[in-house]
Amino acid sequence: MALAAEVPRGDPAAGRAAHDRHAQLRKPPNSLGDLESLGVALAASAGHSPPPIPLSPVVLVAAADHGVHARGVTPWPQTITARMLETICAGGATVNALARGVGARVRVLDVGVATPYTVPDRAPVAVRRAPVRAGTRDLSTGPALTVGEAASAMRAGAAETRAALDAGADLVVPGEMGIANTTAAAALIVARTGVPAVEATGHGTGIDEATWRAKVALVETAAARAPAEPLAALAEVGGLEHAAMAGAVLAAAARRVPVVLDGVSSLAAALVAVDLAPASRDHLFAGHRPHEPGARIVLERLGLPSLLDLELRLGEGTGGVLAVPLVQAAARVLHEVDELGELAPSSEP
Ligand SMILES: O=C(O)c1ccc[n+]([C@@H]2O[C@H](COP(=O)([O-])O)[C@@H](O)[C@H]2O)c1
Ligand SMILES: Cc1cc2nc[nH]c2cc1C
Repeated sequence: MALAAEVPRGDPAAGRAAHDRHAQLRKPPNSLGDLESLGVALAASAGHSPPPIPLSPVVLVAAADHGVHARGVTPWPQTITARMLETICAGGATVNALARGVGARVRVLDVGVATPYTVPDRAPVAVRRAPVRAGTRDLSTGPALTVGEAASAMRAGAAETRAALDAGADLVVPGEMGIANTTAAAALIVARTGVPAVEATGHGTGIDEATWRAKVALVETAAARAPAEPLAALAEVGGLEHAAMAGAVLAAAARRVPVVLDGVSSLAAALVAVDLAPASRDHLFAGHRPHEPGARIVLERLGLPSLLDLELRLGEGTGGVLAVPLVQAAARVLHEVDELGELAPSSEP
């Protein structure tokens, strides 16, 4: 896939330069702990030290529905996807509140919402309508998508991301809205990592134990069908929003723009992106450590340290948005802190 070929590796020399610079700043060595590692990773991603301070973050919320909803894997009606899309466009969802707090723009991309919705022309947040189909097919009975459909949704996510970057965005948070998508995310994670479904399947928005056991069995069976090729696996058990977020990851990584991940669905999408383009790993940052068990498996697999640990399980991009100030801080330190100069400790006691 052409998108994947465009992703450059991070530059270890830029990372080393940031590492060395931290040692020269007016503070004890390593005193900023994980923030220093974050600054090093940002420099490697950018290919430059100090890395740019990302002052124009964007959260791209990909929305879509899931045929597996018919299996009772979530307590919420499918129409909630459309209602929440309307809420996000009206500015009243959690992601809007958190985005306002950090000065992030919100963009909404419909890649397959099954229920009609209305967004007024003058809504605070516009929706870009690029539906591939009205939700996936039921992944428990056969392929959720054709490979062509998955590729279309991925291209739509990439195109929307490029549009955001062309408009000045310099950090991307892939977010999503899709009732039942924790089932697809778990199936994708099981398919790509080989972990048992019982370890990767969570309770999503809140299900009882009997429903959870049925969800685990369904995830196990579906993931076993998934082919080895990443896009084909995504088509077999994933969702349209997962494909769109994978496209967003690749499009941002291709321009060395940091991607701050959110919950289990964005992490499942990132796993596919890294399988398609291993270099994209060098531009990924985990905003937080989500509550969902599958998310934690992906963090481990990708070797991504999480910036926050708040037991979040909302999605929409919220956990990525919350971490934006930390990313800005890590870059800012490398730009603005004075050098040690005459404060350098002497080698004599
Ligand atoms: O981000 C997460 O880790 C997360 C965990 C649980 C639920 N969600 C959100 O809730 C919806 C999916 O939950 P469910 O139970 O319907 O599969 C979807 O809209 C996600 O944005 C998100
Ligand atoms: C109300 C609601 C809001 C959400 N935001 C992301 N997923 C969601 C799921 C529900 C049910």
